[in-house]
Amino acid sequence: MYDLLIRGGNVVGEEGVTVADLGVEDGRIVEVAPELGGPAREELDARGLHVFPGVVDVHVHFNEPGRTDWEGIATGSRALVAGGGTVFADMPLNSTPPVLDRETFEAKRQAAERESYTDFALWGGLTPRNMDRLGELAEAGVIGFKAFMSHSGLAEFESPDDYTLYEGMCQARDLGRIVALHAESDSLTSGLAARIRAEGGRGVRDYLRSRPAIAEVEAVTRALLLAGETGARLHLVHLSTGRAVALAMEARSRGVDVSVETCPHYLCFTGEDMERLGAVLKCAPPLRDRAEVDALWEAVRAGSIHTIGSDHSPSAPGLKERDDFFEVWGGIGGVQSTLAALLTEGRTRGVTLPHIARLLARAPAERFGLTGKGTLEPGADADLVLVDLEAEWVHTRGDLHTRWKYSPYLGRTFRGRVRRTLLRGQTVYLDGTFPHPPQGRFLAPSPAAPVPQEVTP
Ligand SMILES: NC(=O)N[C@H]1NC(=O)NC1=O
Ligand SMILES: [Zn+2]
Repeated sequence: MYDLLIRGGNVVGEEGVTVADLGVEDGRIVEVAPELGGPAREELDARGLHVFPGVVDVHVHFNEPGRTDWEGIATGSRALVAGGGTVFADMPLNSTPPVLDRETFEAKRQAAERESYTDFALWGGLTPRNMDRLGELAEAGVIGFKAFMSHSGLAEFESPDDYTLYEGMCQARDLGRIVALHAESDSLTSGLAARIRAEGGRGVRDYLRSRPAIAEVEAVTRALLLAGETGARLHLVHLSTGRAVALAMEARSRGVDVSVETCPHYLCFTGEDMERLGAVLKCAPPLRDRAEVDALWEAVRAGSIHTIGSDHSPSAPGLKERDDFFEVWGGIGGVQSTLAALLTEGRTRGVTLPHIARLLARAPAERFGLTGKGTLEPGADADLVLVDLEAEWVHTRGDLHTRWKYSPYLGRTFRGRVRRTLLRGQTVYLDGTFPHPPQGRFLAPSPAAPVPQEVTP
């Protein structure tokens, strides 16, 4: 007998969308087929709704422990389930202390086991100060190591120089873990910022000029060379330019094990929007122009972008209120809107529903070895989201479940609304409510995480 039967939804599978029932037992999907026979302890009518795999957001900064006045795991993961997410992977920085060794890893893991509404994985840091701790972090179960090639914005999370990054990649390779890089050249961005500031530049345009596309392209080139040389597996986070994506694809064709992430804000906003909306849209790398946004969408359609993560990285509102735009905290509040943004913009840009599910769920789960996540195939955890695809709605402050109620998407009309999110078969979000207390589990990566397959658009 099934514990749960989800009846008649439009199931978004790998190849296409089919009307089917899903049978769930012990928190797992056991069968997907039209008109499954009962009995079931509980039935859910999903007719007219679309069933997606729960969003696997492997790029969030929930900032706990230490900076829960910026976000926190309870609020961040509530916002995630409200947006259709069932798994997050938290970045090692913005929490204090950052995750740089076993002890700091365990502190974050324990906090998340208490408070998370979703299952979760954790990133460790790769910085000059913890090069002798990467082994213990791998043993503890990080999905990979995050490093910055530019200043991270936080003194306690330093960037490695090329030599340190090279050594770190060698270690990560031997430990079987991926290196995730924020790829912007520190030399170019800090040099340009210093000159522009010396000339009195303090505005949004000045900030944009201090982080040009070449800063990303140069760093990506270097990162790909180092990954190729060391044989490390590389994940380029939040790429913002078509040129950088093309370089990654070229390296991939030569056998470099690289995957590419972009974020919804690089697909939905431009530098002009940053000028118009200000601090709420400040991020690094910065937003680009319309042609670059088009190039990123083209890369998405072509399958050159493998995963989409939110890079949710809010701060307390005070840090967003500075006259000098260089001093404003850089980070977008977006953990709740990834699926809605992709369903809205992606569909108008010709991205299919299975492709959206791949970018947001399957590919990140596969790439990071999160077995049983990101798919609706039998055997997988029953992590899924029921979406009313035709519902048009304006995103307002009242929708937000994050610690602070700001997001660059407020006022935007979305098409496609999350009605219900299930984690391991249990409804964790239902039309604005959270029926169960936090029950998130820690996910260790499986050792044999495959390279994501090419996406055929
Ligand atoms: N420290 C931190 O979260 N930085 C993030 N914010 C942002 O805009 N880009 C980042 O890498
Ligand atoms: Zn980030």
